Amino acid sequence: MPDALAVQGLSMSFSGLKAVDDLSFRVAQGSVCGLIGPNGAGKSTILNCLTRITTPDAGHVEALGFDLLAEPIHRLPERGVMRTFQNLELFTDLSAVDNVAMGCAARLRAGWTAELLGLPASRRATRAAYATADAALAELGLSEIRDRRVADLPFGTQKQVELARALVAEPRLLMMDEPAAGMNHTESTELGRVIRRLGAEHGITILLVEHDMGLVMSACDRIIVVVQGRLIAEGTPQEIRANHKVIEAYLGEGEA
Ligand SMILES: Nc1ncnc2c1ncn2[C@@H]1O[C@H](COP(=O)(O)OP(=O)(O)OP(=O)(O)O)[C@@H](O)[C@H]1O
Repeated sequence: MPDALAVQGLSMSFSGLKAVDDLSFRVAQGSVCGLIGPNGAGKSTILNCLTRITTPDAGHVEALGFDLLAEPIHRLPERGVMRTFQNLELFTDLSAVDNVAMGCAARLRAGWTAELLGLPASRRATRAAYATADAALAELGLSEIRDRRVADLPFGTQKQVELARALVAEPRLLMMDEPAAGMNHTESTELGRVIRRLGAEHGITILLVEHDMGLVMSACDRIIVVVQGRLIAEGTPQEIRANHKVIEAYLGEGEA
């Protein structure tokens, strides 16, 4: 499999503190790669660089065959690169299905004149967006909460709605920032199954930042471990579980 993501020499400092320090790694197409490390290791900064929220001090990133760091942030979704957030970015006063349908907006737009005038093309685009949103909600087992206001849903369910919204944009490379935070054990186990399916059945490449080790170990093909912005280990879940450097890094945190 070719690589969907190739990161070379990525570095980012904040007032002299090296949050990401000469980091290089690759993620094979259609695979699920975990990115783990203790608190403050640099995981969110890495995701921010890879989704163009932050511009790194140095490094080269090739994603899906293009130069990611040369691409403006607003073009990433149409290039197939999407992200879900640690703290949600949903419209909480709207229903679940409204939020998910919005994720299709860019893909199904009828053109602004048709939308402004409420022409049939615009109504068709809206219907198609809602049909796609319903299919995504069904895929994630969320049909029952379709019409519920997002603010009234438990946080774990809101995170699933956010995932559904990302999926309708048909990403080819999806970066997920702590998707299981706020989920109970049953929900995170189900999320693990969904993530595996996205890779295996839909061919989506996933970079997963997550503290829930059960989810990481069950969902990932490979895992990379960062400590103080540097890569300290890389391998399969079995290899990572047995890696002494990783055990030491986590024992220091009381997380292992
Ligand atoms: N905007 C910023 N300004 C200054 N320092 C920052 C900024 N963002 C991150 N840092 C620092 O960079 C380092 C890496 O932070 P980052 O949030 O990327 O770690 P993380 O691995 O995502 O942590 P967590 O698991 O707690 O979310 C930390 O020391 C943090 O304090």
